[in-house]
Amino acid sequence: MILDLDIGNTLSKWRLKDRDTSSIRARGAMWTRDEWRSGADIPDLEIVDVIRISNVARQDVLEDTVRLLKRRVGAIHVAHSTPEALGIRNGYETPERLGVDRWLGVLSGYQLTGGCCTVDCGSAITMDAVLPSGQHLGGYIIPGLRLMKESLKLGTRKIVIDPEEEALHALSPGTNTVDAVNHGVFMAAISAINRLYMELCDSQNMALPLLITGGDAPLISKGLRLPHACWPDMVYAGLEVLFPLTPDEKRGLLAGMPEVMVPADLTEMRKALAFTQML
Ligand SMILES: Nc1ncnc2c1ncn2[C@@H]1O[C@H](COP(=O)(O)OP(=O)(O)O)[C@@H](O)[C@H]1O
Ligand SMILES: CC(C)(COP(=O)(O)O)[C@@H](O)C(=O)NCCC(=O)O
Ligand SMILES: [K+]
Repeated sequence: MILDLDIGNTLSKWRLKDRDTSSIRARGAMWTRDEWRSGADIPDLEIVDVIRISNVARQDVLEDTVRLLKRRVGAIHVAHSTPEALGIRNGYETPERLGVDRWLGVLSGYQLTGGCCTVDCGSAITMDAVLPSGQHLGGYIIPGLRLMKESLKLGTRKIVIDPEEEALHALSPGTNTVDAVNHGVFMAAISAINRLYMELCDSQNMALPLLITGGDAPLISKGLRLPHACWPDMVYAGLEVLFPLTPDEKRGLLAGMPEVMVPADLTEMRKALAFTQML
């Protein structure tokens, strides 16, 4: 069995993948600040023979995790951002500094689409672009929904993330503090993604497919009017392309690959952008 780990700043996600059939056997998550050994929601390591890791949390979290797992598991592959991989050139001045979750999203997104814009809605919301030539352009980082709310320090930090069914109404003016904050933050995130994406497509003179992932992706997806595809396993898929282990992975079949959608029309996007820029 393969254990894949995606250690984000908020949550450490794990999944168990069958090495022969490529089926996902189990999934879970725990708070990144918690110790790996505590709590009930950890995978059964007895059945794990290889581990692949994406980590953007503190280095000591990774070291602790690897030390603990090494005693039990033979092979551990830790992903790193590099200047080049699989025909993609990292656009960062110092490529190693690009968050590895972003790099993995770019690798899997490119494999799926041959050039795209990737958005990861987690603790931070990140956007990256990779062109059909394989050139990664770099991207943008803004605070995620939860961080934006917490930064207001209005005693709203206990407010739960909007339940999904409310997302469609989440752009109306709030008539109480909770709604004003939730709707404002939601609007800020959606507007930023819209604008950055359209600016990117405009400047590159091409409509890139838009892929989104991360804990808040289902919510953001409901507010985004642009054609896009959600890919919950996009970071895991980056681990699959970087360290292919199963027969399917070796053939380029990645877990949970969405259908590639047709991006918005570039002319229409330019009209929308011109309107935004006038204001
Ligand atoms: N049940 C949940 N528990 C924690 N965070 C959640 C939950 N549902 C949605 N979220 C949102 O998802 C974010 C974490 O998403 P994730 O992509 O795992 O982040 P990261 O990779 O930064 O740890 C939180 O900041 C929060 O806004
Ligand atoms: C931007 C991030 C904090 C996002 O992390 P996440 O929200 O997924 O926990 C992470 O990708 C990171 O630490 N990046 C390093 C800095 C950079 O990418 O420029
Ligand atoms: K993120």
